[in-house]
Order: sequence, then structure tokens, then C-alpha cells
Amino acid sequence: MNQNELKKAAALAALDFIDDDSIVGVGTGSTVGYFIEGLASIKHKLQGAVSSSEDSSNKLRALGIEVFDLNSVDNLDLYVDGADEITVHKHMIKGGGAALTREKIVAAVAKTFVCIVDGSKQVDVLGSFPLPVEVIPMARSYVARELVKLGGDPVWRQGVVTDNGNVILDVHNLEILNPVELEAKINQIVGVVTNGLFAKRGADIVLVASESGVKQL
Ligand SMILES: O=C(CO)[C@H](O)[C@H](O)COP(=O)(O)O
Repeated sequence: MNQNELKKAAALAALDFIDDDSIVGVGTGSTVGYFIEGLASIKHKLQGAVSSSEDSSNKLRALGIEVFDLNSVDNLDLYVDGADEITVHKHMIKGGGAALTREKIVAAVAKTFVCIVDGSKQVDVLGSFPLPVEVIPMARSYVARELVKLGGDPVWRQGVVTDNGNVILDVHNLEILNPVELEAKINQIVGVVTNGLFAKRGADIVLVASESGVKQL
């Protein structure tokens, strides 16, 4: 199986976690793209979705799935999203698709976060994938200097503007031994909106697809 087939297998396995008549939190990315296609096949059983990006909202609407504003939803049982890296502790790096802030907001509201990945995303230590940080545009250089002080090499993702109108710095060369602490530290830098470490609120369930099938962690 190639990587896309594995992504699809993990994504379709997440459909089993959806209750009838529910509103589903939907992440962003290519793995989630397969999940959205799967959702379309059971849309008659759903109220709809809350989305973490304009990209996912467009895909959901195109398949006839209603997208609710998060502010109009009191309870969200389930959030399904991919990751760029994930550890056995269910800590993640996310934001390869620049949607990290809205993803973190929807994840915070949801009771259960199901992360869908192919096996290549599993790592012992986070940080080989550059850590995305969403930054208010006028603070870009200041935040970059502060990130250097934390031991990273930030690179501006030029040409990318987030759904919130901000920019992304990708921080290279971090060996993240304490993700909970680093997540909090980076979020304290003035001008940072949020960073792509999902450690304080990690995943609850991870569905990992490999040649031998989809394993639940
Ligand atoms: O965090 C994300 C987007 O901001 C994605 O979940 C992450 O980048 C994984 O993407 P893909 O499923 O395309 O490999």
C-alpha cells in the first residue's frame, strides 16, 4: 500500500467513532480529505460538521455536509484530524497545512480527539518535522529572534497567509524532549497566536495505518 492508501485506511476507520445525529469536528489536510469523503457516505445520519479551516469547510459543503459555526455548538463529542508527527504519548506536531490555530480551538472544545495517521508519522521524539508557529504579521521578526533563543531555526513560510490573516514560522532543528513545557513557552512570546505542538491537549485515540492494518493506540 502506498502512503495515500494508508492515509485513507486510517481516515475511514475513524467513521466508526461517529454517533448518529451528531455534529463532527473536522480537521485539515490530505488524510482528513479522505475522512470527509467517508463522511459524505453517511451524511444522512449526521447533523453536520464544525470545521477547522476554509479548505475543509469548502470540501464539506461541496459534498452536501452542513458546516456549523463553532459558536453555535454547545457540545462536540468528536474531533478527527491528522498530524505531522505523533509520539506514543499522543503528543503531536500539527500545522503542516497552516490550520493549527483553528485546529487547536476545535480540539479544545471536543470531548474526544481521534488522530488519523499513516505509520510514517509515528516518532520517538518530536521535532524532525519543523514546528509551525502562527504569528501576527508585525511581530514576525521579533518572534523569530525569540525562537532562536529557544534553540530553533525559524523559517518564514513565505506566501502563506493563514485563515486568520497571520503568517507562519516553521522552526527547524528542535529536539522536543518536553513538548508540554515548550508548547507553553512558545505561546508566551508576544505576537504568537499559537504553535503546532498539541501536547497539553494531545490526542485521545490514535488510528495508525500500516501494511498490517489499522491499529488503535
Ligand atoms: O495539521 C495539519 C494541517 O494544519 C494536518 O493534520 C497535518 O499537516 C497532516 O496533514 P496530512 O494529512 O496532509 O499529512
